Amino acid sequence: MTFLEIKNLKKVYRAKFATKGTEALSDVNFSVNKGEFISIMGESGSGKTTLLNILSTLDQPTEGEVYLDGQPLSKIKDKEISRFRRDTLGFVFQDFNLLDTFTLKDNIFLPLVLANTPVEEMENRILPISQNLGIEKQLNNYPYEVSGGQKQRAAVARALITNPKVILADEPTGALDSKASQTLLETFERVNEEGQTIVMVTHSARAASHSNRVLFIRDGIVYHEIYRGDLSTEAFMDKIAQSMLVVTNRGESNEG
Ligand SMILES: Nc1ncnc2c1ncn2[C@@H]1O[C@H](COP(=O)(O)OP(=O)(O)OP(=O)(O)O)[C@@H](O)[C@H]1O
Repeated sequence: MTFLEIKNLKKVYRAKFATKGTEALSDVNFSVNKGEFISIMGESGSGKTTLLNILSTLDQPTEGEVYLDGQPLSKIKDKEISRFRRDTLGFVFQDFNLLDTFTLKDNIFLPLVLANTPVEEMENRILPISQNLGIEKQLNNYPYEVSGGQKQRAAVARALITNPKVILADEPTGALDSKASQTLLETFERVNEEGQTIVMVTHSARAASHSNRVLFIRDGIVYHEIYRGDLSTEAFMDKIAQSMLVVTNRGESNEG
């Protein structure tokens, strides 16, 4: 079932009074089914962050539309947008974005506090999530008192606690060592198996190998996609690496 639909998305960044802009996205089209875990890959400057910002309603496309559960995002009224973001989307960023003056618990509670959720409900929700992520013993610590991996898992807990329709992750393993990355990706796999839809931007073939499908963007379009199917993460990683190689070689021959 199509859950997220991206149609003819175009984004041109234009400075005030400039006649010519930068076309970050030309014509992006793809859809995501409920419960899918997809990765978006592409070289630096290929438009991944631009796409993610549009999916997160932080930016608007120049042309085209994004539909979430059939609802066109452009039709959401300005005064409803913060609420929509808070209730529907879960964000996980590379630099965690935790507040240093709050404990992990209070950081995780933040979106629920903003939504005026009763304390008892907040306590009920945090328990299974923090146990699932293995951070229940760190909840009363401050971010500077825990490891990078634990910080990132707290950031994932904060994204999950609102039961979002979709998790949007921008280079979530970018600041982690390989062991913490592996734990985070296994966490994503597990919450995905429990039904969570995830869209992740990454440079890493290893990170992408944990998803069900990888989309490659270049020159502002999705020009290639591969499915994991029954492949192991190792085998899928090889397939992704091969696709990246083909892409790079094609780039060189085009330019040469
Ligand atoms: N606010 C902006 N104003 C003008 N141009 C921009 C702006 N943001 C991005 N761009 C340009 O749009 C293109 C796509 O940028 P984007 O940040 O989406 O790429 P990316 O794939 O996320 O790159 P990276 O992997 O390096 O983060 C680039 O050419 C970039 O220079």
